[in-house]
Amino acid sequence: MAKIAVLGAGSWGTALSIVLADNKHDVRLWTHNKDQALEMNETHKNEKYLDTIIPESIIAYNDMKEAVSNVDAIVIVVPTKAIREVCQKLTTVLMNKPVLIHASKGIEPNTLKRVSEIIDEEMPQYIYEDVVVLSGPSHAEEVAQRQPTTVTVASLTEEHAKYAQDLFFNESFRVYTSDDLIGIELGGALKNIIALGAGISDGLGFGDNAKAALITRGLAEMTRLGVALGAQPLSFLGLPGVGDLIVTCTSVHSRNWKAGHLLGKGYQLEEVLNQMEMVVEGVRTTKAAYQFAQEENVDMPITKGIYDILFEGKHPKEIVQQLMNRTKKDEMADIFTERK
Ligand SMILES: NC(=O)C1=CN([C@@H]2O[C@H](COP(=O)(O)OP(=O)(O)OC[C@H]3O[C@@H](n4cnc5c(N)ncnc54)[C@H](O)[C@@H]3O)[C@@H](O)[C@H]2O)C=CC1
Ligand SMILES: O=C(CO)COP(=O)(O)O
Repeated sequence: MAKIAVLGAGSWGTALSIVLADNKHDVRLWTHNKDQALEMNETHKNEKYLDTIIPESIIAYNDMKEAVSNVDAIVIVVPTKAIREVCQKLTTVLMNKPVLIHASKGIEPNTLKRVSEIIDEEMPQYIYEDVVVLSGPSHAEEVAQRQPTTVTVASLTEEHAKYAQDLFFNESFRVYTSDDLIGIELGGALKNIIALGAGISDGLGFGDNAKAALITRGLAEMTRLGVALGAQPLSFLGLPGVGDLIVTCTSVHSRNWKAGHLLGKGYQLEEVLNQMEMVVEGVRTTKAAYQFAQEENVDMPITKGIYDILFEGKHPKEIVQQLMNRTKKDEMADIFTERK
């Protein structure tokens, strides 16, 4: 069995630790919050983030050096905006050469980097083996209850994708492999924008027709941008694309959907983010995707509309009108190649 450190004890880090502990691995769950580590070790709960008992074999750590000592693999599961800081800390304490697996879903605004690119930038490559991404339709709340869940792991080397598949795979957590690191990272990040849109649509009082339209046309523009950035188009039809779009656009668990719902009800972005106790990745990723689309000259009307609501103070109803009144077109015209 492997020795694994999970960095980030929010809802997803805790749920993934449970999967690994169920598979009898030696799991060290690191948090930057000392009180939270004490609470988890004393009560075997992480109440702020997950309403589940944590297996006693999972040990929480506040000291990163201790947590990562002699581990075979490290799973990084902090919000995208914390990835740089965590990698910098990790670089100063890492003594062996583990495989890095990340499960964060975002793109960094301004630099427009995916998480694996940020890791590459912050950590010298000789101190870790490889980077694998884990992504797919997987709400932590359901994973922690061992409900059937499927995800995809991708890496540039098949060997390390298979290694991650073996670590996580069990009877309620089915893991597929892929060689499309770019597509799997982008799918998981970009769907959060559309989930915000689905929440806005529900908040405005629109029904299933509008949501189905957002999911389908959202998928088209996610794919368009992904292909422009080197992803394989078929990846967007897989679990980290369509699968994750369905789960986040239709589930009460989704923080992106919840934030969108409040925006649709008329709350301002700042008020919404103050109410949310957990990360809403779609906000920063909307900014990044909008910047990417401008740079790459890719048509992303839904993303632009959501950007305008979030950052330009536009009213959601105005954006709906704009989207519905775009120029008439063939549905499949330039599905992967459309440029403005
Ligand atoms: N919650 C879910 O169901 C899923 C979440 N994800 C992704 O996983 C990533 C993490 O999300 P969650 O665990 O849900 O977030 P969360 O909001 O539940 O928890 C985030 C955790 O990161 C910690 N953190 C924040 N800044 C930090 C820093 N600078 N250094 C160290 N720790 C820091 C927080 O204290 C907290 O424990 C996100 O990218 C999210 O999109 C992916 C799949 C499912
Ligand atoms: O990515 C997720 C499920 O696959 C979680 O989505 P939210 O961050 O919107 O809760």
